[in-house]
Amino acid sequence: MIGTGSMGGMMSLLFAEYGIHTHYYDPSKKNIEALQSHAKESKHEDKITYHDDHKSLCEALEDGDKPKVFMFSIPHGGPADDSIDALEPYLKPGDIIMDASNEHWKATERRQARLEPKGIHYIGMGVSGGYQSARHGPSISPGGSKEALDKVLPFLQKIASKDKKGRPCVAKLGPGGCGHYVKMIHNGIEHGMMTALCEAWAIMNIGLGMDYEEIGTVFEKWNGDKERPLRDNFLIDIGADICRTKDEKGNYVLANVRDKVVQDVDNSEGTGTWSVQEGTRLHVPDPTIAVSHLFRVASADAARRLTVSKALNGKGVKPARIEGVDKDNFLEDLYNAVYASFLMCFIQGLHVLSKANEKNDWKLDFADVLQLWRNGCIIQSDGVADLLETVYRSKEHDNNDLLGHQTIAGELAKTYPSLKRVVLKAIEFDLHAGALGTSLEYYKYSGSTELPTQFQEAELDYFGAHMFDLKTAEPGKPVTGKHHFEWKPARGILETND
Ligand SMILES: NC(=O)C1=CN([C@@H]2O[C@H](COP(=O)(O)OP(=O)(O)OC[C@H]3O[C@@H](n4cnc5c(N)ncnc54)[C@H](OP(=O)(O)O)[C@@H]3O)[C@@H](O)[C@H]2O)C=CC1
Ligand SMILES: O=C(CO)[C@H](O)[C@H](O)COP(=O)(O)O
Repeated sequence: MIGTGSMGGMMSLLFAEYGIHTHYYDPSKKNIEALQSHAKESKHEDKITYHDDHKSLCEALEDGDKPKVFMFSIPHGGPADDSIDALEPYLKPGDIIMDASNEHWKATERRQARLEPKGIHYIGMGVSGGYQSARHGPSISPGGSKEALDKVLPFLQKIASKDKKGRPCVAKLGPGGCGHYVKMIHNGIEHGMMTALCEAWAIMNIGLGMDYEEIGTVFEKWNGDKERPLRDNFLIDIGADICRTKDEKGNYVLANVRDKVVQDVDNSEGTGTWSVQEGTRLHVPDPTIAVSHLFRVASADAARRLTVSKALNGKGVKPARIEGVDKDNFLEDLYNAVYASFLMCFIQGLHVLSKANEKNDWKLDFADVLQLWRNGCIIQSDGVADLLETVYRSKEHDNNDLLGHQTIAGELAKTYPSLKRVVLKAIEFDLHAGALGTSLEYYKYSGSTELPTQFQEAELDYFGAHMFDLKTAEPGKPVTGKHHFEWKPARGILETND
């Protein structure tokens, strides 16, 4: 194991529990001590061995013709290149590196191109679920050469989380960087879901005046109701815990948490940023994910927000108590709004993945992708996954247009009135509803046959001769239109003076 922080440390303990001896390297004294102490507590000291350099680590792994197997769990970017540089003198054909960090898929493919000609396998392998799952069994998204994936699959199936039917949350996804791509999409969906959920939390807390305990009870009910679509949802489940947890002085821990999400801005995580970039690069609308990401980015600089607030003499917009609703009915609407928004986060992320899949010819099996997200990961949401699995298994589905599938269209049509009522009230009472509101717009425009972009297209043609299609023709493909209207001929300076 290279890197034994929150994730690598816990996975090393997990491996030890399965009887696998882990040799590790990490530069952090604090993390080395933490792992040794955990190993001692859990009586796995004999299965977890520290090495202070890569040479000693590799020598310990050398066993005749058998391949050496490495796992990285380090920050994205330079550390993996540095680690490969340090390991390379001791690597031989057949050795395997599984990069279990969150990493940009292109960096993974660059490393594969560097190592594979030398016979060294490099698997880009996102793991999810945070350190609790790392200790208990994470969800795993491996991508790389077939030969490499075949070799590691039995090991990964052993250590992965298992779904309710006992099936491992891992699959051989495909070649190249597709494993890290799938994990990146998981995290993009995660951004969207977490923002929609924190909006719902504030709508209950500020908008409905509910205390933390009461909100915890609502989340518990949402997660626990096995007949409804938000059943077995990891973020809602931990949300109930978060609402109720008190510190040693009896104060709610949540009450003291400042409203700053910084890990995108300090670059310790890249997956959210990359998800938004990928949606834009591939021209796939993923607006709930993008807006959620930008909301987090805006939240990070609390000092700047304070400056703006001061400039308004503290009289800026402030979320207020919602009036004129029946609480139980509104909570039912909120349930539906969160469900609709979660479903749209999945759809948006899966659409980006589908486009990347086509462009890179990865031949992903989308039912496999859903299987990885069945347990041990942050976006686990069994009701949503059940619905999407039905869609993917149906003959008539289009991976690029899940919204056009009858089943999904039906679900979103059912929940739209609730989503609209929640967003309307949120706007009326100055509550935050960026993710919920964007999901509403996404639904509205994705199925509309009369968008105001008609006017935009005319303006583009007016000033740029960008051409347009005629309404009388079939909608056609998204390619340059065939018509230009000479709205206003270009004239020279002398002509204009005349
Ligand atoms: N935390 C989470 O919930 C999840 C994290 N991930 C991903 O897993 C990876 C690890 O995350 P996490 O465990 O949280 O991070 P941590 O910061 O807790 O641990 C990373 C460890 O890697 C060490 N490290 C840094 N550079 C090198 C290097 N060149 N060689 C060896 N070790 C190095 C760090 O040392 P030092 O502190 O001295 O820099 C640290 O001990 C990241 O890519 C993260 O995105 C994936 C899923 C969930
Ligand atoms: O990868 C993860 C979970 O799967 C990590 O917990 C990651 O830090 C989550 O971050 P983000 O919300 O920025 O994607």
